[in-house]
Amino acid sequence: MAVRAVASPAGFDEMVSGTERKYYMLGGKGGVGKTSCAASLAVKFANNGHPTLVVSTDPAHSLSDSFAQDLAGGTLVPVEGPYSPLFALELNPEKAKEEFQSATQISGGSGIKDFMDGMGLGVLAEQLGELKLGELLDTPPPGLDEAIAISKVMQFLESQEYNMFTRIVFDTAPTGHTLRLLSLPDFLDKSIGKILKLRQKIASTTSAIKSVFGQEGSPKPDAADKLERLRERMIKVRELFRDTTSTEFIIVTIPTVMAISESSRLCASLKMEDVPVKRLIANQILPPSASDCKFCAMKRKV
Ligand SMILES: Nc1ncnc2c1ncn2[C@@H]1O[C@H](COP(=O)(O)OP(=O)(O)OP(=O)(O)O)[C@@H](O)[C@H]1O
Repeated sequence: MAVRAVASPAGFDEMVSGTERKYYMLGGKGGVGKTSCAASLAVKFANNGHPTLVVSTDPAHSLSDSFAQDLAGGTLVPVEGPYSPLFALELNPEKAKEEFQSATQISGGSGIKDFMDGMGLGVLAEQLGELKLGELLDTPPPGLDEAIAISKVMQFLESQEYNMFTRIVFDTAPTGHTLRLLSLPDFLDKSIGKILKLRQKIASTTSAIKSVFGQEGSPKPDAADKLERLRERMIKVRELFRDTTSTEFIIVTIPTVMAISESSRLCASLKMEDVPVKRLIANQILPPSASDCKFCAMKRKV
């Protein structure tokens, strides 16, 4: 579907005012039109003078379909048409997950556990077990892939090449995952914090042992650094979601009883998590028509 300009939604003037960077996260039930609305909103921002970036982590590549352009590849692609620069980015959440798995495996996986067992460091091995690292590595918690993807975008934006964007629109995962993403930084912060502490303990113990036996090698800070960076990035994602000055979460819904009930629950949960939410997009409302067919009349009544 190609994106066409639509009439200004309520409050749009406020959304375009100011040149400071603003993030808009669009979320809601699956299939209500999050990607279509994210694409439309991004076009509107660009047509109102804002260099804009629209990001999707949807593996179905709906953003490519919306713009009728191939956006796969994980890099920023210029979208042709709008008045100001508009770039789109489709991230592959699977890749983000793999990155996390490789970072944690090097640092806390079974290699270290076997090594510790071999050294007779049973207590530390037990602590590793308590962290349920195996589970975390094999099946990362839902929302992790998206959180990593969002943090990747923030990294992109730190570079001089991409710091021109004043509006960033995110097409987030369907409701359940969005909420899990919100509690995720706390969860990860805790578990990565524990992994790093444990790693430090292991490093100091093994270096003491090695120095006794005269075989202290050079330390390998790469994996720990990688984890520490990941933790910092997750904290930034958490802060971004709660930053009332630069971020707004917009709920996308459709006019059906089920969708509205789910949107109310989403709104309540977001407010409980201190995520700024004040706008709602009601998508797929049938416009009035002179030649009203029975189906449309029924739908409109609903
Ligand atoms: N206002 C609209 N008018 C016509 N078609 C629409 C409208 N909004 C969405 N659609 C169509 O509905 C389908 C689902 O839309 P979209 O992919 O944007 O939803 P989504 O909420 O992002 O889905 P998912 O949860 O699967 O990511 C698409 O085929 C899209 O073209």
